[in-house]
Amino acid sequence: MKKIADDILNKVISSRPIISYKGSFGRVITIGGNEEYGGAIIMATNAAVHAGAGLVTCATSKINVTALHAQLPEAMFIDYTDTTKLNQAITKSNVVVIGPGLGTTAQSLAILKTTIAALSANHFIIVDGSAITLLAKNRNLLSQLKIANVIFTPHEMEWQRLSGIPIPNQDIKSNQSKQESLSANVVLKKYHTEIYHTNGSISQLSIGGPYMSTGGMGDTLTGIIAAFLCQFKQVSTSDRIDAAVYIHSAVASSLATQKYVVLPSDIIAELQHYMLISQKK
Ligand SMILES: NC(=O)C1=CN([C@@H]2O[C@H](COP(=O)(O)OP(=O)(O)OC[C@H]3O[C@@H](n4cnc5c(N)ncnc54)[C@H](OP(=O)(O)O)[C@@H]3O)[C@@H](O)[C@H]2O)[C@@H](O)CC1
Ligand SMILES: Nc1ncnc2c1ncn2[C@@H]1O[C@H](COP(=O)(O)OP(=O)(O)O)[C@@H](O)[C@H]1O
Ligand SMILES: [Mg+2]
Repeated sequence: MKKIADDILNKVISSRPIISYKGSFGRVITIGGNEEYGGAIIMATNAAVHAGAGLVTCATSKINVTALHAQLPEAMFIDYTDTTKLNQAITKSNVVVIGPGLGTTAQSLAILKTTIAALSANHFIIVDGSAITLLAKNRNLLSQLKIANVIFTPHEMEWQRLSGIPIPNQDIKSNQSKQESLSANVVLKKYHTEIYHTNGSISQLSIGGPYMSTGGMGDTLTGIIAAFLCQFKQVSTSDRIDAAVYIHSAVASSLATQKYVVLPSDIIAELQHYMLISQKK
C-alpha cells in the first residue's frame, strides 16, 4: 500500500493552457439533494466549481434551486424528476456525481435508475452517500453500472452495506477482493482513507484528522474528485483520484492550524488558493 505524498498535487495540478475555454475543463453533473438534504448536493456542486470544473449542473429537488443559486450562481440547475432533461444533461457530461442527499425513497431509486440507464463507457460516475445505500439494496443495478468508470466513495457503514464486510473485518485483503468484484475504484473514507484502484494499486492517506468530522465533509470530497477527473486528463485516473482525496485533507489540515473544527465550506473557499500554490511550475 502506497502512502500518498504531497508531490501528488504537483504531479496532477497543471497550469491551464492559454488556448482554452470552459469546455476544456470538463462538464460535471451532480445528482442528489432531496427536500431534507439539499445542503449535501449544494456542497458537492460548490466543491466541483471551486476545484475547477468548467461547467457544473446540479440536478436536485426544485425546492433547492433558490438556495443553490444564492450561494453559487455559477451552477446550472435541473429538476431531478424531469427525466428527459436529466438524460440530456447526463449525456453531455463527462463526470456524474450521484448520491449526496439523494435519500432512499422510491423516487430516489427511480432517479438512480434513470441515471444508470443514461451512462456510457465515456463517463466517470462517482457513487456516494444514499446512492451506495440504494445500490446495496438493489444489487441488480450493479452490473449495469459497470458500463462506466465507477468510483464508489463509501464511509465505513456504507462500505459494510455495499460489500457485506462488517466494519471490524474491513481489512485490506477483503476490501480489495470486493472492490475487484465490483470492477470499480473504491475510496474507503475514514481516518487515513484507503483507495482501492481498478489498476490493482492501493493508496492511503496519512493526513487529515478529527477536525474534519462534520456533516457534508464527504459530500464536498465528491465534488473535488469530479473536478479533478474532468480536468487533469494528462495523468492517470488513479493519480487524479489520489490528488483529489489528498487535497481535501491537506486543505483541512492546513486550516486546522487556525480553527478547532474545519467546515466543508471552509475547505471549498480555500481550494482555489491551495490549487494555485500546488500546481506544477
Ligand atoms: N447537510 C446535508 O444535507 C447532509 C446530508 N447528508 C446526506 O445524508 C444521507 C445519509 O448519509 P449519512 O452518512 O448521514 O447516513 P447513513 O448512510 O445512514 O450512515 C450513518 C450510519 O452509519 C453509522 N456509521 C458507522 N461508521 C460510520 C462512519 N465511519 N461514518 C459515518 N457513519 C458511520 C452511523 O453510526 P452512528 O452515527 O449512529 O454511531 C449511522 O448509524 C446521505 O445522502 C448524505 O449525503 C450527510 O452528508 C450530512 C450532511
Ligand atoms: N477523524 C477523521 N479523520 C480523518 N478524516 C475524517 C475524520 N472524520 C471524518 N473524516 C473525513 O470526512 C469525510 C466524511 O465523509 P462522510 O461520512 O461521507 O460525510 P458526509 O456524508 O457527512 O458528507 C471523509 O472524507 C472522511 O475521511
Ligand atoms: Mg457521505
